[in-house]
Amino acid sequence: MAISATNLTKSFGEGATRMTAVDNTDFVAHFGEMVFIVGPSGSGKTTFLSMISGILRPDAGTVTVKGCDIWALDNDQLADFRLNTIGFVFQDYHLFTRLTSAENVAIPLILKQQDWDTSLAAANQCLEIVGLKGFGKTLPVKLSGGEQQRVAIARAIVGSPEILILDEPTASLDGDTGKMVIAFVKEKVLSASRCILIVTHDIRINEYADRIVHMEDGRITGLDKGAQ
Ligand SMILES: Nc1ncnc2c1ncn2[C@@H]1O[C@H](COP(=O)(O)OP(=O)(O)OP(=O)(O)O)[C@@H](O)[C@H]1O
Repeated sequence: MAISATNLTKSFGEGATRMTAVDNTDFVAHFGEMVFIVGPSGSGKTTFLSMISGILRPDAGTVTVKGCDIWALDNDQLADFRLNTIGFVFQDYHLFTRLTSAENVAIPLILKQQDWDTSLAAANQCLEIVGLKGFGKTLPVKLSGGEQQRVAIARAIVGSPEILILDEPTASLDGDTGKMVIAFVKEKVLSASRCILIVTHDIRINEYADRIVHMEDGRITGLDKGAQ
């Protein structure tokens, strides 16, 4: 099992303004599957993923990733977990405009103290995996939206994370490009040793999900497609 969350709960605010963003929720994901998390704005999806990825400490409940209770780790161990196990792709790519595509992709390896040349070579290999061979020296602004998203995906996978999280990956892309990017992720990035979680409002890409999980008012309310 890749991820198991039990009784996960998180509230924000105090007194009368206190609200529960994630409410006593359980979740399981396996290696080899691509799971979509859908639900209305404010239903708790980002809060939920932040707790699963070791970014936001839950008020209650446990998150186990590859058998490790991540919220029992100390801060250094948790930082290592995030760097080595989780790859994150943001809606707006978050690429550095003054760095080349390969330099953007190399950043996680530089953070892991790998030397510059080795990191750039690995970055160029990842660009090849995402279909951008030869674009290493190109600045992101010279690329289309779909290509920039693929650079962001290359950066997320360069450290070989087993858990890949994409937050609204197609929101800034037109319909066809969005589908192409997700089809590509499913074919080339998903593997038996990797689990991919995608938050999306984009029903045009539903066909690529192995499983769709619905969130509403901080709770997982339903499962579509291959429900456990
Ligand atoms: N740091 C915070 N402080 C206070 N309230 C917060 C904080 N983060 C989230 N919330 C609240 O928790 C609820 C869930 O937010 P969350 O961002 O997890 O929802 P979401 O489903 O990801 O929404 P969206 O689809 O719009 O991104 C919302 O009501 C939000 O206002």
